[in-house]
Amino acid sequence: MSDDSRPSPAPTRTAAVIPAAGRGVRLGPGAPKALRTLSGTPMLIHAVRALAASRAVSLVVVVAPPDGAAEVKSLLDAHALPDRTDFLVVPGGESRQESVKLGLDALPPGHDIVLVHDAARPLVPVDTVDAVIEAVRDGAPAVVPALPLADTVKEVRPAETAGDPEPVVATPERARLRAVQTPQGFDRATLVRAHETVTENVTDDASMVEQLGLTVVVVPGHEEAFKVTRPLDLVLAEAVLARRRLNDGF
Ligand SMILES: Nc1ccn([C@@H]2O[C@H](COP(=O)(O)OP(=O)(O)OP(=O)(O)O)[C@@H](O)[C@H]2O)c(=O)n1
Ligand SMILES: C[C@](O)(CO)[C@H](O)COP(=O)(O)O
Repeated sequence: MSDDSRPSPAPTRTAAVIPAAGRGVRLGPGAPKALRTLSGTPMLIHAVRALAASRAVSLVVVVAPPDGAAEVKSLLDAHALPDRTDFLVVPGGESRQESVKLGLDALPPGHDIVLVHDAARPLVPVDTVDAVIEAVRDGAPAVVPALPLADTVKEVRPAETAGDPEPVVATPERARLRAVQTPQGFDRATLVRAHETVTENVTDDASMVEQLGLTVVVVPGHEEAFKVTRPLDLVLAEAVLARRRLNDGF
């Protein structure tokens, strides 16, 4: 068979899993965090729009609070979202890790790249999403967007009695540390294997791939991809949205 007659490879399709099943305990009392509003729109809808803004993303799987799947479906129906993107909603689990696994299990065949993106990072710019996808397309099994740290970080020995001072045991070299964001991007088979293999609780998906012995690569993150975790983060998110409205001229 000559080179010209070889069938061209199937285009790589990208799906995004958005874990949105957390309570948001650190944000304080109220509705589940992903359903709280920023400038009148639920945080989850901002996050879904941010991922669907990438033309590469053809499917978004939202992992809803366990008893909130119907509410999330109604929210997706009620808000304008790109026609080119399909949406699925599945109920989540007890931990972020379990919720991501439930989202992965719901992915239909045909998507070779999977992004995992916190609903709690509603303002990630599309350029960051695209940079992650591009690095996976270029062959990395796992990609994380990350930023250098502004603070010096200390490793401590946790106090034996709550309230006691914690002794510092080390000061890691800051220049080698990065604060990791989402979306994290994966070759799908790698992410599935990581979730099947790693059983202890971890705080991000890329660390599961590290445990498989594979290399995770970093692309530049973005300040606006910060995670809404504590009440002050809501103030920052509103300020970012206000600045965007000003820049867009309305
Ligand atoms: N059982 C869980 C816990 C968390 N998440 C999601 O994982 C993301 C990152 O988690 P985090 O910011 O820690 O959210 P919460 O767990 O809601 O926050 P907290 O720890 O303050 O309760 C969020 O989009 C959250 O909805 C999830 O899908 N399922
Ligand atoms: C995945 C993550 O957003 C990367 O920074 C983070 O680890 C989530 O941690 P959380 O404890 O669930 O907020």
